[in-house]
Amino acid sequence: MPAVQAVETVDGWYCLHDFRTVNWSAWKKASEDERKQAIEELNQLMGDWEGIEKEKNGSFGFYTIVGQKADLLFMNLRPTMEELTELETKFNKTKLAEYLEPAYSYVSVVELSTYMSKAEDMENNPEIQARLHPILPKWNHVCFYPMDKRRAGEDNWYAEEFDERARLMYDHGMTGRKYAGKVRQMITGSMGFDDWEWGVTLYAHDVLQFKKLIYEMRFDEVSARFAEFGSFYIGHRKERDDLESIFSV
Ligand code: VOV
Repeated sequence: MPAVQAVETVDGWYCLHDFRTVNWSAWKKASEDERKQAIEELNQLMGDWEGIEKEKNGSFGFYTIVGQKADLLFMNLRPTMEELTELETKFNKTKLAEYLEPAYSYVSVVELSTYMSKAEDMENNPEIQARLHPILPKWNHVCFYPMDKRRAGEDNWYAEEFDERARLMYDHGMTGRKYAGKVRQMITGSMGFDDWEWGVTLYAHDVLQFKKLIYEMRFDEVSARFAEFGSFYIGHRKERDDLESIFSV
């Protein structure tokens, strides 16, 4: 079988999704002073991350997660992967991290494909540059899941011709566009970085719109034939001001 043409990607900020579970029984055993100190320290660290976002050197989102897979999601974007490693280590050294257990993490980089436009035309396009270096939407709800494109028998994405893949991605984009103003998406590529090929992070004002969009997309040819999904995580955006109520026991 002759090789098909790969698609070039244009890549932006690196992204760490860091999911944690709170060890409530240990947290409840901590003294009130210890708890106060731990929350204050996290508050400061989150303040630093927000400062970096203000300077447009990265972005930060904090969410509570519903269901047993995790309790919290700390999401950071940075120009380099090393910065993510550093901030993760710093976070792990905080007092509060002693009461958090790792639930899941995902390492990826903001990615745009070049099925619709040439990479060189994307370089000087401010709209594209903003999408590659996104300030995470301050929308109420977040949905994250990793995914692959299938490579089995007749349904092998990596054996499809470029034009055919471009056609399928165009149709995919058209379905997505129906949700303008309702769902925002950030696609991060993770080949070589993590266990799946892409991370899908969605934002919505109304949580039900995630289900509507994902359901509708299941019928798009590209999802119906080629998509394989990992675990879904769903949650709600929180601010530093919410820390006290989240951790009050
Ligand atoms: C708001 C919804 C929305 C919109 C508008 C949208 C549009 C677009 C466009 C225009 C493009 C192509 C250019 C690019 O940006 O790369 C993509 C690309 C991609 N998408 Fe998408 N997508 C959405 C939403 C959306 C969802 C919900 C999913 C998950 C699939 C599902 O079935 O659960 C998804 C997946 C992807 C992936 C994995 C890629 C990269 C595939 C590759 O092979 O490179 N995506 N997507």
